[in-house]
Amino acid sequence: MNAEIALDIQGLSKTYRNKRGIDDITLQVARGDVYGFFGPNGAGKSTVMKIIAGLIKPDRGHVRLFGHDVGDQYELAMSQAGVLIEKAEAFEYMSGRRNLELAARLYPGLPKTRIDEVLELVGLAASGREKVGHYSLGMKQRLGIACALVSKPKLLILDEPTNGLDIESMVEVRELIKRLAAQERTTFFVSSHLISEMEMICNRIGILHEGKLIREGGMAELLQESGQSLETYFVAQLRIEREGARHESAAVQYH
Ligand SMILES: Nc1ncnc2c1ncn2[C@@H]1O[C@H](COP(=O)(O)OP(=O)(O)OP(=O)(O)O)[C@@H](O)[C@H]1O
Repeated sequence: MNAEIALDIQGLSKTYRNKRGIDDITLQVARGDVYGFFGPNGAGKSTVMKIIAGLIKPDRGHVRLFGHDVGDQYELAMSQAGVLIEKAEAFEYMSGRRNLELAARLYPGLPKTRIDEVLELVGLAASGREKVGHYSLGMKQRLGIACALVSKPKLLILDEPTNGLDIESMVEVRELIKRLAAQERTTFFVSSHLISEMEMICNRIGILHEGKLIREGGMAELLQESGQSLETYFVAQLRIEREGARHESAAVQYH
């Protein structure tokens, strides 16, 4: 077991009844990485995220968090991870602080000061006593991240954390991720369908297309390879994939 590997995904596959899903995903996230899990809508990001969080089971493969298998050591595996899948849900009639206190009850050993610390970290110190119902979407999303952060996890798994947010709120969430990576040395596994966003916050990226991981690498390396923007690079990769698939199906027809 390598202690420096926060998230280890090996040969992960899941096929839904409609034949869609994910196929043989293998990737690793090292401690300190902000890893961007990029793919267009329907590529399979949420499926992978849900398997990591133990919400659905894979057909094959396994996920380890800090060396512990999510399948058979779930609590140990999750003890050092915080997860936010899609939209953050909170009790709207309670204050942000109260919501955080409820989340903190799951971790009896936490010092009382952690609530203030986390409110400060996500920029909600001044509005912690306001009802969540009065929060903007960006504030609600930051509260969701705060709840995932309250146990001081070493790894945060965020599925499309900026989805549905306006530009100002997107910037807030992005800045928060960058701040946490720098200040708390939190490792991130973040999914998004916006490549420009990945470019701004991640040091590594995995590109998912129709359930398959088609490319993985350091952001600087991919940017250098692409010569221009990641967007141009991604479109070129997709064309290569589609060409490959066309040749394969032509070969099958020929034989
Ligand atoms: N419960 C399900 N039953 C059947 N098909 C599903 C189910 N969940 C997802 N799919 C299909 O599997 C594929 C991958 O979906 P998934 O939600 O993982 O993709 P995604 O990359 O997260 O996309 P999005 O950004 O749109 O959420 C899609 O084609 C989707 O329609």
